[in-house]
Amino acid sequence: MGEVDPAFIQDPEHRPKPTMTHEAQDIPLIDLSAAAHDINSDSLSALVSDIGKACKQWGFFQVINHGVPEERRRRMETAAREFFGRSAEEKRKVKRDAVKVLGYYDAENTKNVRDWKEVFDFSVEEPTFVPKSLDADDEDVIQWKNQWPHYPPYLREACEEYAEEMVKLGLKIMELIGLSLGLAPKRFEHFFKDQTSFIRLNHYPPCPSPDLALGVGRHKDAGVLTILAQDHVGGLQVKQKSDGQWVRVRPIPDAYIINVGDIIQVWSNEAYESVEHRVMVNSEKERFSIPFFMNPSHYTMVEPLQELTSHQNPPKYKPYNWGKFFVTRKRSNFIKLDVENIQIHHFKIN
Ligand SMILES: O=C(O)CCC(=O)C(=O)O
Ligand SMILES: [Fe+2]
Repeated sequence: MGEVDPAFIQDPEHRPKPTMTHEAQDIPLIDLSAAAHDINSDSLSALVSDIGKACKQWGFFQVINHGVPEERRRRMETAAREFFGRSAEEKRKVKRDAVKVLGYYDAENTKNVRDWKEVFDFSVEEPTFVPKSLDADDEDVIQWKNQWPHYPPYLREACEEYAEEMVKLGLKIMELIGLSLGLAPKRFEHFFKDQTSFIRLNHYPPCPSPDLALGVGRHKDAGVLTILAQDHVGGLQVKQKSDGQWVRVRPIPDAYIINVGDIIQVWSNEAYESVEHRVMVNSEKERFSIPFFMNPSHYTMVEPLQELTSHQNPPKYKPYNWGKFFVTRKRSNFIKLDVENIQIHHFKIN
């Protein structure tokens, strides 16, 4: 990537403002150690209450003492650096396309503006089952398969071991979120049988015009939950719910950044909301990050949970099929569209 192509340039109102720092406010930092021990302890109820508050006020928080072995994270991060350091020709050998949707890609759009990044996607379930077509009446299913590069040779194993850790942590956090909503601890678990979760390795190269382009344009995550490992460079910004200001997420070594996705917004009938975020780039430093997008099975009908709705609080969304939604999103990330991408508000009951 050399000079900035017009395809990368954000509309003026969406450009990052380098002078705006806003580092005073931080997203909450939560210690997960209590979740590793006694399930009925006082420390657990304090933890559940902190998680509930963070979900409500921010939709974003960081966690420490999360139980992910440091060695597995290091190996994953090193593999990602090595992979992106290979030649363009080598990386293109695992390039994704409209049929093989997993693998390497360097031309993703967010809201029809190109992101300053390259990515490598792999799914957690091998294979992952998704609907064959966008047609609501078509029940045919296809399989997505991972494309593993030859170099570095240990990348596949590093990815698979890392994915195991992400699934474990994801289920643990969903249990805590469930408890914070007054639900049974395992209430969410069945949604993740045949999950469509995937992990993305992100590389944001230095950008000559960080004032015009973004690593990822403003967006909300469509799935259930995102667990993000970011390096020491920083660049992630969250749109603060209280005043709409963009707030930087401070890099904390070995912490994970957790954010509520659109599906939790629907399941919780808007008790918790998914929050807009974006990634700034940097003219000197490259940056790496690794989000785990925790998604349910394709056959999940997403709708407000019965326990969280009532006469006084009727469902705010019509049920929608996650597989069809997901496949529609994936497709639109490839093609520049004239229309808005599929969004949960299309299912909103007014
Ligand atoms: O790289 C980051 O910090 C966040 C990336 C992100 O928001 C995404 O890929 O959805
Ligand atoms: Fe995101």
